[in-house]
Amino acid sequence: MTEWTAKASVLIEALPYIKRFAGKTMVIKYGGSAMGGPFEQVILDIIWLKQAGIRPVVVHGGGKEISAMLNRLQIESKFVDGLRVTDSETMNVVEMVLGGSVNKRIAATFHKHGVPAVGLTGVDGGLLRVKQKRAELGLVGEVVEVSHSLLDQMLNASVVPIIAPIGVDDNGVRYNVNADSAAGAIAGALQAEKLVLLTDVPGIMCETQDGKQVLNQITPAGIQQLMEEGQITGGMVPKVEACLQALAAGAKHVHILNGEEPHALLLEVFTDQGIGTMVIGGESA
Ligand SMILES: Nc1ncnc2c1ncn2[C@@H]1O[C@H](COP(=O)(O)OP(=O)(O)O)[C@@H](O)[C@H]1O
Ligand SMILES: CC(=O)N[C@@H](CCC(=O)OP(=O)(O)O)C(=O)O
Repeated sequence: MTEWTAKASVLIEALPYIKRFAGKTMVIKYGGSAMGGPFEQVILDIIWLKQAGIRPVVVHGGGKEISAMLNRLQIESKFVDGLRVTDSETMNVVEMVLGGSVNKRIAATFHKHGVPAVGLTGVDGGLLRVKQKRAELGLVGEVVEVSHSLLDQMLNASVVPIIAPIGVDDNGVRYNVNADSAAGAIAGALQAEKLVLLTDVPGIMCETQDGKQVLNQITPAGIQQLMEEGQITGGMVPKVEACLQALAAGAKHVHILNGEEPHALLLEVFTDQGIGTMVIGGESA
């Protein structure tokens, strides 16, 4: 195959996927851990999805940046089951970092490439209605409802929503929401075609006789087993929970990919190449 034919065949390979996904909604969760990788390339991949007629919704994290800022302010970071214990002082920093610098950095990169994108937190338009998750975690919210009419309007207006995972309760109190949980709830509420979690590992990994391996696919029972074996820990716990929640609520396909790998998102969506871990449940089971 000549170089030209190889290039053309990549475009041809993408054709059935472009046809299949045009008009469909995809929720892309961009984890703070992956943001150390090729940031602008990830945004360009999302722009590619949009130009192919897909309706992307971006939900972002920023846990590492929150921890760095807390560290600078000499406030200790404490996690329980992958969730940050959040007092009101910590909440101020969470809101500043997620709703401020991270959210606007993503919006500005879309703007740089001429794509309309609006950054918001889950407080805006009452998008993420939450309740306190567990008293010991302080101001950590669990999503009870996604009011997505504002998102629908943005998507219909061809605007990319960029969502920082902060929620609000009925008394107007703001809560820190794990970004995977927020993305899972949003993907479920929008009945998304795909939820893609971009992180800093190639997928769900497990220890086997042949060493550490990435699982191409995993079922809810498989997840349960790895949890019991203590093989899924830390930040991967809310991730798998979000995957299962999204599938149960009606999202069709859920994937965990390495966002530090150049163009992982494009490869997953537009090629036959299977990368990362696909969590199977719902329709895909
Ligand atoms: N079984 C597992 N497979 C892969 N990663 C795991 C697993 N168990 C725990 N992890 C940890 O989960 C981390 C990803 O979660 P996190 O750091 O919160 O990322 P993000 O910022 O993308 O949400 C990985 O870097 C890894 O250390
Ligand atoms: C409750 C809770 O843990 N909230 C997270 C929100 C950010 C997040 O989830 O960011 P990543 O996706 O980069 O991990 C936090 O404070 O770190």
